[in-house]
Amino acid sequence: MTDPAFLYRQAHAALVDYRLPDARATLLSISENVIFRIDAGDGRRYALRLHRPGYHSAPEIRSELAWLDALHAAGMEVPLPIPAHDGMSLRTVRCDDGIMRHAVLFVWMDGTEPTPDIDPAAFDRLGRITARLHDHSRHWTRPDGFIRKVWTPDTMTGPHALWGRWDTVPGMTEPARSLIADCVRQVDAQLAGYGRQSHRFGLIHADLRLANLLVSGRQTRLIDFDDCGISWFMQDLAAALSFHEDHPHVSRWVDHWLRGYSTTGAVTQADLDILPALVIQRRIQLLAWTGTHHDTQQVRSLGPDWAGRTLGLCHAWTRGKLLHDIG
Ligand SMILES: Nc1ncnc2c1ncn2[C@@H]1O[C@H](COP(=O)(O)OP(=O)(O)OP(=O)(O)O)[C@@H](O)[C@H]1O
Ligand SMILES: N[C@@H](CCO)C(=O)O
Repeated sequence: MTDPAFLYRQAHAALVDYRLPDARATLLSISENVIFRIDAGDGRRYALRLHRPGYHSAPEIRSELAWLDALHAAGMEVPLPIPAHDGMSLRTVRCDDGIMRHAVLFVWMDGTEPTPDIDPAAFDRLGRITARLHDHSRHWTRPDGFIRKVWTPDTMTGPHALWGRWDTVPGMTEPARSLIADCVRQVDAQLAGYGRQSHRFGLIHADLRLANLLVSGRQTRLIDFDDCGISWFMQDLAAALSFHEDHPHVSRWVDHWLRGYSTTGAVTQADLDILPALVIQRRIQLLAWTGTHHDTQQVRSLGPDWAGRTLGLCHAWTRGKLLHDIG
């Protein structure tokens, strides 16, 4: 699956219908999906995304692309899908292992990922762009047949968790299972109280971290809508803290994000109150994800104590000590 020669063959198969002159593919990233940079002979540059098999259906990917088209038309800097000569942006190729794989070609966007180590105020930028995205989402009429994953306790940490089950993560002990189960129950109850009214719950990016921004001069570009779906708008703030929920600067990051968001968006006290529940839920979802991705470099880079620190966060949350000083 990760053999480069195999992936290059798939990339070239996906490019056939674009008739790009002398296209050269360069493998950039193997993560959830496989991303290639494509340099065409006429000097144009693209990003080709080969989807992991078995995660999104074709209608789900078409729905993501419809939102990207609409965001681009509204002036936001997001990856624009390129239609092939038949007018369709989604390609499906049969690979030489017999598996069908979806692929999409996007316009290339220049820029670098901001990191909080260089500038904690990067979260201000992230909050600002998230508010614009949410504003679009709230006013956009989704096309017929629009379908994306719905991110709720059921699909994040519950019986239908789409990224794996937290209770089967290697090394899980009985006390840890009991603590996390207690958190999951309480989060579910809090979110039921918060509710799913349309001003709180709608189409979001769902993985809006600094790693998914490309900054170039004054431009902030947003990438990786692969997990965009239906959830609480505040989930985009919880996801912004992904993997670093216990970083010593996390409250500052949140304050910066809120300051940026508030330039055009509105955050109520109820939104602030629900944030710790969303953050702990995201962390538990990520814990499950580390279980299904334990052999990846991304998970190894988290370090040996990351899972244990998740329990520290769960303890802090149950005592009302997680992000108690924000807002
Ligand atoms: N349209 C684009 N223009 C420029 N670079 C891009 C574009 N799309 C993706 N990239 C580059 O490829 C990298 C991986 O892309 P992306 O995050 O979409 O992949 P992914 O497999 O969904 O990864 P993740 O594990 O973060 O979900 C990005 O960090 C970025 O450097
Ligand atoms: N799907 C996510 C998991 C954590 O955000 C990723 O690609 O990194």
